[in-house]
Amino acid sequence: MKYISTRGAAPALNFEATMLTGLARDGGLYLPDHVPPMTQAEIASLAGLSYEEQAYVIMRPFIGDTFADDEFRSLIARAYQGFGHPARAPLKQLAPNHFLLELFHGPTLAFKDFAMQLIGQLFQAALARSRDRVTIVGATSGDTGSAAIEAFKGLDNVDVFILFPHGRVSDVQRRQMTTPAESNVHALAIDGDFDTCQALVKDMFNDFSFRDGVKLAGVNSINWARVLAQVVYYFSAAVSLGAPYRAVSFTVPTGNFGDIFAGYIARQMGLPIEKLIVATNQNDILHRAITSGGYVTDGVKPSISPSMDIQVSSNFERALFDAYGRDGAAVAQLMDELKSSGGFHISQGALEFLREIFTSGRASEGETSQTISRIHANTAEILCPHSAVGVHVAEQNLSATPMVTLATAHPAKFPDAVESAMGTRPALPERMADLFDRPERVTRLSGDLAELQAHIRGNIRK
Ligand SMILES: Cc1ncc(COP(=O)(O)O)c(C=O)c1O
Ligand SMILES: N[C@@H](CCOP(=O)(O)O)C(=O)O
Repeated sequence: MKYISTRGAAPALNFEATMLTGLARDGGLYLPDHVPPMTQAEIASLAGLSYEEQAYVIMRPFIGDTFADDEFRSLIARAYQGFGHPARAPLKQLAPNHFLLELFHGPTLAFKDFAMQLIGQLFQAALARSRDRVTIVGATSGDTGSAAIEAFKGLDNVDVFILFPHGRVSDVQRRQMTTPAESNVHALAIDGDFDTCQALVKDMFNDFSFRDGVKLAGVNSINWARVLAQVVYYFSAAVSLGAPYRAVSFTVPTGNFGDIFAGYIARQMGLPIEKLIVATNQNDILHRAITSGGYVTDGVKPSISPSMDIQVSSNFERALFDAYGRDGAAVAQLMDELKSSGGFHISQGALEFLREIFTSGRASEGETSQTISRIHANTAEILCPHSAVGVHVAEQNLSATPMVTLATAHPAKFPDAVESAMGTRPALPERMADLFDRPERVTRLSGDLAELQAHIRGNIRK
């Protein structure tokens, strides 16, 4: 299996190099050169397997010879052993044909743990073999950062720098990033929004002397391995609802388009997914793009679902690559337009391709709060604001096909929003009960690239 860049001008790589590289050297994102299909019988045989066994079967064809079979099985087992639910990703029923896929039982209480815990294991195994070291940089609107710090803290051959928008993540998210004491992890509060942080990360990758000098690696969903790990729970949910013999739709609270893109890959592998529904908050660039064809940024607006406060949605580039017939030059041109003029128009053919698979919807701040309170009153389930955006949009799209909404974070990560919606403050799990007593360690930076690079150079362990 080879991986190719969405901009068509970077060398094709194997799985290991793709994982350790992050962003392609032409600025694009890596994708497999073909998606290995699963037959109906293979999908049916997933029923009854543990989450870890399903993960092995689904991901194995993508990793080539990077890991031996037994090693890969044991890395998967280690990745998920710290999850607080035996099913890892349990399904709850909200209404007769509407299900909630709870993805927040990992160590940092968000869906990011599914991929980050696994790539933490995969990085360690690959680096132990090569005796190499890397500097991980990541941008976060709150959840990726805490998951990355949790997965990589304390490792000898990895330094981690996480950029988050100062004042725009919840207190729990910030403290998850700023309280770990391990000296290889660094939380950096940047003056700006998430898009500023993500642009800085991409600028560091595109500065080859810096990139090669510090051995940069990325763990945002620009990293293909992140997307791959997230494919698994689409299968686990669909199979438990009757796939491959019954189709399922998914509604996905969306920001950077990584999670829903994993659903797209599952569909390409043969999982019968009828529709993938993009649910956005008031930062609705993807909803506008899918409904009008215009992908136009208009500034990040802070919301009660802050992890989705994103306008430049990284992984949309991967969907565009397929929508434009895998024409890397066409994608590169769109991305240049985005950079120079803040937007682009999707061609009619590409839009039709996308609309075949994706529909979209948006939840206002009021609709998000009302959904938290109504779902709690009707079902006792407490939704985080991101999951509530998903449930609101899913409810506009219910049909005879079972609908699964992804619950992407635990409500206790966003206690203020949840309390103001339903009057009760959700409690953190016992193991995090002292989060607000732990000392914080954070560096505030202006968002200047040179200052940031100097800070990273000065803090990596030699
Ligand atoms: C809780 C939560 N929900 C939804 C999302 C959106 O996911 P994606 O960026 O993969 O679209 C994020 C951030 O990525 C998140 O942290
Ligand atoms: N919502 C994310 C934003 C970064 O997304 P990623 O999936 O590309 O890492 C976050 O919580 O940080």
